[in-house]
Amino acid sequence: MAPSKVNSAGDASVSCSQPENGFLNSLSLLSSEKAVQELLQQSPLQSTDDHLIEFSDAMRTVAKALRRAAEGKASAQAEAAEWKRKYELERARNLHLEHKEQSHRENNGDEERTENLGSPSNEQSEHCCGSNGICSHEVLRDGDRDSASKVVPNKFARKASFKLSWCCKGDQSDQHKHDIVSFERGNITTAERSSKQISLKWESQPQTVIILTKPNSTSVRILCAEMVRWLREQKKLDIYVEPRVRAELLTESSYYNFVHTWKDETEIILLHTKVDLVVTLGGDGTVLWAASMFKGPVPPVVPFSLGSLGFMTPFHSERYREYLDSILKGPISITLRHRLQCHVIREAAKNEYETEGPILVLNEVTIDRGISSYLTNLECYCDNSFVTCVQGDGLILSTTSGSTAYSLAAGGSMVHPQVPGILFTPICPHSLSFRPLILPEHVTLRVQVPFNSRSHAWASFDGKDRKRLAAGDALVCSMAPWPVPTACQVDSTSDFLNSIHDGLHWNLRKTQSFDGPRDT
Ligand SMILES: NC(=O)c1ccc[n+]([C@@H]2O[C@H](COP(=O)([O-])OP(=O)(O)OC[C@H]3O[C@@H](n4cnc5c(N)ncnc54)[C@H](O)[C@@H]3O)[C@@H](O)[C@H]2O)c1
Ligand SMILES: Nc1ncnc2c1ncn2[C@@H]1O[C@H](COP(=O)(O)OP(=O)(O)OP(=O)(O)O)[C@@H](O)[C@H]1O
Repeated sequence: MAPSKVNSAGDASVSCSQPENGFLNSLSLLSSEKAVQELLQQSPLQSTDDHLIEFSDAMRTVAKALRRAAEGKASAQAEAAEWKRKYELERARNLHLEHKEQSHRENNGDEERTENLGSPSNEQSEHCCGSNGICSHEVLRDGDRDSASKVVPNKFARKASFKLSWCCKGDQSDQHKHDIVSFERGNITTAERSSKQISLKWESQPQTVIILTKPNSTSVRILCAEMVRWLREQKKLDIYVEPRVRAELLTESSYYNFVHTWKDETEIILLHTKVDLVVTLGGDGTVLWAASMFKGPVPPVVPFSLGSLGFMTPFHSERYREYLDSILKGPISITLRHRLQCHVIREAAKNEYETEGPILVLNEVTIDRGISSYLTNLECYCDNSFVTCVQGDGLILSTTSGSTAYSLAAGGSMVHPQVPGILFTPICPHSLSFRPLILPEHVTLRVQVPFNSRSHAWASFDGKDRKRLAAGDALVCSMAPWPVPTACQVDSTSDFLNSIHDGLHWNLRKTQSFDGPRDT
């Protein structure tokens, strides 16, 4: 504030100014009044400052308490998510054992069980898989369809079983992945590498294939019809396609009557219990689409490239016979592409842990500002620790498979898909020091829209299914127990490097000529 005028005796100018004429007199009166007013204003402002300081101290204490409460909540939710994951895994294991026991009894001619085989298959597979669709390789099938496409009462059948083995430096061992670190006699040694090439060997012949295709593409439609015919006639396989594709095939010819499809969500949930192999015809979007159809375990996926980029589609469609021939014989090198499991937790339903079903993503979940013109303000927690507040366009939580998609465009690193981790990549952060992070696979992340946020945020899953997150809503995200096994054309590493070279032209630069200055 401007200092008020005072005379040498320290009095305000109002008391000592000598009037020389009426004009001057009124001017000095005016300035004196102003000075008095300024003086009057001074003391209340000082006390307002004190109040503001006090108030901001109180706010800081409240903010600390809120953060502690939010951390507690994040920790409880992370723990709940982890317990749920363990429960689901345990349940899957028990169902597997239960089913193994049943089929063992079957093989030993258990009369009671043999009688039960006459009961409807759906009931049995539902019992076996539960509503979340977790099941072992040995399943009860719907049975064949007759020529009128009616389901004939079931026979007991087995889905093709296979074994996975982890190879290292050309060696292949049948052992399953076990301790990564040994600490015999107090010496800590890394006994196993976490990301080896995985090989899949069929133990029985695959019998059922599902073909998923990109819509509205003539070349895809032609190839699909040709592939269906070849797989049926040459490989004697059962084939499933989407209802749309079955209708397209039948318009072409009634020959395709043998092709199976499904009617509703419940049948889609049970697909993994029937299908040995998934073939995709399209680009990366079709692989994402295929993954999204399987909310639990996913059969091995063979992605044929009929798109323009095709980062995850290493198989050339022109040579499909040769590739499928060798894949059906096995062994196949596969990449286990991890998925993220996301839960949206609504503030409005805060007393229930799970307000909406989990969503599995193969690439990423993005939380952004949508159409709002305000900065997003997202509070992020990792397990029970506060990570940061994202102020910018948004945040990408990506798998390593998704590292070459949106996360890459937002400045994230490219990561080999076998590396276990979760990428934490901000989108246009309004800060100079916000670098992307890569977090370990075991963490649970929680992104919360604070109560004082100026706008809503929007979550999208592999670029689809936008969900609005209002103030107080949160998104909890952790690694899902069901990866997407994709067949490799060569092996995991070669396919990844080929994709970044051919698809993204990574580090393409003209080689410097040899003629020029040299070190002497
Ligand atoms: N700015 C961006 O780069 C941006 C913006 C939005 C979405 N996306 C990506 O698009 C994906 C959805 O794909 P879509 O095909 O359904 O949509 P789309 O048709 O918009 O295609 C997106 C592009 O991303 C490529 N792509 C997808 N997954 C990839 C991966 N794992 N590695 C390298 N490239 C990949 C696709 O080949 C395609 O060219 C989202 O998961 C997201 O990652 C990227
Ligand atoms: N079977 C399907 N049913 C419905 N939508 C699908 C299906 N397969 C793919 N899509 C969608 O179609 C879009 C395009 O598919 P895709 O990315 O495979 O083709 P593309 O754009 O030619 O590929 P790329 O960009 O990799 O060259 C994606 O958004 C994907 O989600």
